[in-house]
Amino acid sequence: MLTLWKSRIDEQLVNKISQIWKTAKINSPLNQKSAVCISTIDSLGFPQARFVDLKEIGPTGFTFCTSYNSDKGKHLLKNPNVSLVAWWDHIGYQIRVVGTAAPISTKVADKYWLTRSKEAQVATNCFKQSETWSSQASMESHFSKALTESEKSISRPNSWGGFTIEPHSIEILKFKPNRVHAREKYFLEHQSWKMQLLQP
Ligand SMILES: Cc1cc2nc3c(=O)[nH]c(=O)nc-3n(C[C@H](O)[C@H](O)[C@H](O)COP(=O)(O)O)c2cc1C
Repeated sequence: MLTLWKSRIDEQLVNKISQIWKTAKINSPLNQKSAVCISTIDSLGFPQARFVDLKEIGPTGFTFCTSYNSDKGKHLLKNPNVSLVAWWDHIGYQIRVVGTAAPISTKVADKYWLTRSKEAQVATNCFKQSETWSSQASMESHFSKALTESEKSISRPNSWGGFTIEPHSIEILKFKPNRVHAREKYFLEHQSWKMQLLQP
């Protein structure tokens, strides 16, 4: 019970970040409006960064979806330490999160699977994310064939799901043109969230 409580983000902080994210999406000039960069640690101890679609910000953390057999999936199942960063240029906010990733439940994975386009579902099923392939052209034809032959309803493979990043610290930076950026760092101390202002 205590562990569950400890891992929940302060409600006001969730609301603050959710509000920033909502504003960022409304005015976004980007095609992929929810893209955030996550870094995992590979087997040699190097950070590996790539973009994913942020699905949700809630009291337990920041959720994204992926294949558990991808490089990032394997990294996180072995070492759950992870960071996330977002930069929303048009509103001047950077969000940085450091935490641990926990796989989402199959029920939640099913919910997100149903929101995916048919193409995304077919691509997940006909490829093994992060594994090698011989040529782009044969990859395209393999995909076209799989799409043509696909059933109307495609069920979620067990290897596809997602992770919720449970934060240990969160920094909200409001960019200032004079470089006196407003940096609020939130962190867990004695089971409650504290905030410190950092120099720019
Ligand atoms: C804007 C954007 C959004 C992406 N969203 C996702 C995503 O939500 N999930 C995912 O698995 N890959 C996503 N990708 C692809 C990843 O960046 C990455 O190439 C892929 O997941 C394989 O990474 P890995 O080999 O490190 O596991 C996205 C790429 C871009 C450019």
